[in-house]
Amino acid sequence: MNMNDAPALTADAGLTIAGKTYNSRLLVGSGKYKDLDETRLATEASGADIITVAIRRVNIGQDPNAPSLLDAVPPSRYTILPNTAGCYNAEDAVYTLQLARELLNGHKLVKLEVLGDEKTLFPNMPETLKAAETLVKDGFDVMVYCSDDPIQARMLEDIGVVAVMPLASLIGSGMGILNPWNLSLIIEQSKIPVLVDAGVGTASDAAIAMELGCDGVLMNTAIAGARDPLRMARAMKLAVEAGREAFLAGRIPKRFAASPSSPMAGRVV
Ligand SMILES: CC(=O)[C@@H](O)[C@H](O)COP(=O)(O)O
Repeated sequence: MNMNDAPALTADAGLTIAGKTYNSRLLVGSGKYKDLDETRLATEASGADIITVAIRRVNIGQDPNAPSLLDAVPPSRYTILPNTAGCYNAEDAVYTLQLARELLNGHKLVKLEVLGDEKTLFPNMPETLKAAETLVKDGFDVMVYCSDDPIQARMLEDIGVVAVMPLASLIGSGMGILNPWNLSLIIEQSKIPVLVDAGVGTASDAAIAMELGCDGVLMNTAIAGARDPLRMARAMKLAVEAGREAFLAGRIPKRFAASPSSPMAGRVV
């Protein structure tokens, strides 16, 4: 076969959430950057289409006299994903997202996170489930930061959320994926997108999440806290793409036995 006859690889169809398809499977946070310029440049370098914003911490128009994040990452170019970072109960989380909907002209796609305590920032699942139920009934499209427990993930799916986002490890810890087996159980059972959220430390963590079959990865600290955030943003973009390609290609099974790279059949001498 001539090289020019090589079959074209089918492009990845993209990440579909709540009926909308995004080219990039990498979602990024907007916190922890040195300034808005660095936020803008790193977000661009990541290739992300969706950027999440902590409504309680970041100015997106609440204070008209302060610089707005939306000048750096304009909603004309990015999908802004308001989140409830800093909320420790369902009531605060619901109120925060209702406020976000006002500020963003009826925007429906949101990220719910209800935290358990300040030490672990682990999700409080009973409060998360309660808030998810209220928000879904109120017409929101809810993506949910959750524990890597397949039963809780299924309960969220039954409530009608549009994506589950189990943590890889503690927020900001950079510890990577601590329980790939639990993630696999969630991926296997879910009919909605599964995105790893929190704990990614470097590019290989993102690639592993995608190789496991995650639909996407959300991260903040690994990029914003890197020595060179722009370069790390690019590394994460490439890692997510490489991991997805490897997942689609299908890895060889691991086996504890050698197998020669050059077959012996038909050997010349
Ligand atoms: C749930 C949550 O808050 C995460 O989305 C966080 O923003 C990202 O976690 P990392 O900073 O560990 O990537």
